[in-house]
Amino acid sequence: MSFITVSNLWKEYGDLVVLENLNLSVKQGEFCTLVGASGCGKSTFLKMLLGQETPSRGQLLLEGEAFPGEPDRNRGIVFQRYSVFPHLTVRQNVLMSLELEQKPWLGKLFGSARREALEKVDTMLASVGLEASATKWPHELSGGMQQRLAIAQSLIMRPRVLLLDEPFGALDPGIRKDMHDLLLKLWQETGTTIFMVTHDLQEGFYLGTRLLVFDKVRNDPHDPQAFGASITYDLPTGQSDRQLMAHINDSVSQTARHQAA
Ligand SMILES: Nc1ncnc2c1ncn2[C@@H]1O[C@H](COP(=O)(O)OP(=O)(O)OP(=O)(O)O)[C@@H](O)[C@H]1O
Repeated sequence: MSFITVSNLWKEYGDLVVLENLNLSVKQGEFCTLVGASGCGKSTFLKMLLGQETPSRGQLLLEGEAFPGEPDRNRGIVFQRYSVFPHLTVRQNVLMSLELEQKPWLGKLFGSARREALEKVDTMLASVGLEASATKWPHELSGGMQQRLAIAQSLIMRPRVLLLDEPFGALDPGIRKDMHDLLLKLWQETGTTIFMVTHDLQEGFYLGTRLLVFDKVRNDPHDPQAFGASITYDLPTGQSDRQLMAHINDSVSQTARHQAA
């Protein structure tokens, strides 16, 4: 059965058509990577999955039911930067997620509930390789460590859907490779369904189970806002067809040039 169903989905901001007629069926536990030119609506699509934006038309279903209209614990998100609290230590950052979930008004856990929560936090920190940095402040961490912390913060909530918006975009290539290994390990351990935006086509082809290309098939040079992007390719990952990759690259670059014009 389809876990997430997207049917005839459109998103418009006034006269600007961002996404048009998206159709997609995703099974539980799939790992979709999203690529496409800047401004093609990839982040907007993630925001709709998160419940931060509503579709202009069409349907977005989770197990056959309309997606909850506001972010909830079913869905976690990690951005490229700045998603951790600078005034909390590594451990407190992850604990905070659990405290806000369990005590939304007070924001604090006490006694045995706190001890149990801290045990979960320490297991999570070990899982992302941050156990030795538990008492550090975010500014004392490298970019890769900060992203591991952001991932830990999201995963501690056991979200059914994890949304990643260019999570490794600001990292050096060597660190990115380590992050790929870590993400694949966490995905296999948790079985969560992942949608990850990347600007790196190679990364999109390497990670996960499925590559979705967001691109514009129509472009009116006199009215660049008139047409939105749709999903032009939906491919299993692990492809090594160089010609196909070059074609996708050309098409996305051409759209990027139109967007910039
Ligand atoms: N709240 C908003 N109001 C108006 N326009 C918006 C809003 N949010 C996004 N847009 C516009 O929607 C379009 C798609 O933006 P989005 O950030 O989803 O693209 P993207 O593919 O994720 O780009 P990038 O790869 O650069 O992050 C852009 O033209 C953007 O300016």
